[in-house]
Amino acid sequence: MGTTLETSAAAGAKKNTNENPLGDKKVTVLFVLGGPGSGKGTQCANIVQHFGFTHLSAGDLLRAEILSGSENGTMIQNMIKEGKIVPSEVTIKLLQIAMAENENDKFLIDGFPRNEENRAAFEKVTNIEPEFVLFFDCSEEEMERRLLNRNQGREDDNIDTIRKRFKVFVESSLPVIEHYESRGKVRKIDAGKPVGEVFESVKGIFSSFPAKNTREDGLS
Ligand SMILES: Nc1ncnc2c1ncn2[C@@H]1O[C@H](COP(=O)(O)OP(=O)(O)OP(=O)(O)O)[C@@H](O)[C@H]1O
Ligand SMILES: O=c1ccn([C@@H]2O[C@H](COP(=O)(O)O)[C@@H](O)[C@H]2O)c(=O)[nH]1
Repeated sequence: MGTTLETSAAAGAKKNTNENPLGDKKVTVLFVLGGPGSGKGTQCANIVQHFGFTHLSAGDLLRAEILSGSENGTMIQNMIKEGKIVPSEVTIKLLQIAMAENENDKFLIDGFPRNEENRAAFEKVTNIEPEFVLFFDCSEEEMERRLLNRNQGREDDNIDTIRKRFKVFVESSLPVIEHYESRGKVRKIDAGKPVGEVFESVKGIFSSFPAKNTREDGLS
């Protein structure tokens, strides 16, 4: 089954058709949103270890697409340098393929949807509604401090791009959170606290999901 999906996904991406790479696969999706540097990736890693989700960072998928030499690579790189939002069809196709190629059926989609157009396009193309939306709420002051100390060599972790990313978050991404808030789907977390304390709040929200055996991974 993995091979069939992979082949169909790769072919769909190449032809850029409207084919749905997920086919009949049923998935549980949670969106993980919050400002740049609010700690989404850090907490997703904990959730993966603890609750068995697969983490799909939209930003990581786009960065991998740049490195793959894809025809969209230069466009994506320029958008990221400016903190702008990559066209929905590009990001959605990458997310669909990643979900189709993975055997898991529970996904944390981190950093997407970034604007209302992303959100509406994802729902229309995939017919997937998130179970809920984790919102990591953090002050700009703290996020800026974290990003400037991140040291991962990211081209967008410089003060000019960081300020642009904050503006895009407020103007384009907060309306997505408001959309889901009005539907009772937002689980807001105070992300300004230390990592361990933030994860304690996350665990409370995941209480309805079965925990993996955590004795080996050191998490309790
Ligand atoms: N609660 C926390 N307290 C202090 N530092 C943190 C906390 N959470 C994450 N960090 C650190 O802040 C930086 C940004 O965290 P992370 O990459 O998880 O954020 P993000 O929301 O995924 O960012 P982006 O949207 O830019 O990818 C990292 O260096 C991480 O180690
Ligand atoms: O859905 C998405 C996700 C990301 N981008 C672009 O990538 C950068 C970095 O994203 P991170 O989530 O911080 O890794 C972001 O500023 C956008 O330029 C996107 O366009 N669409």
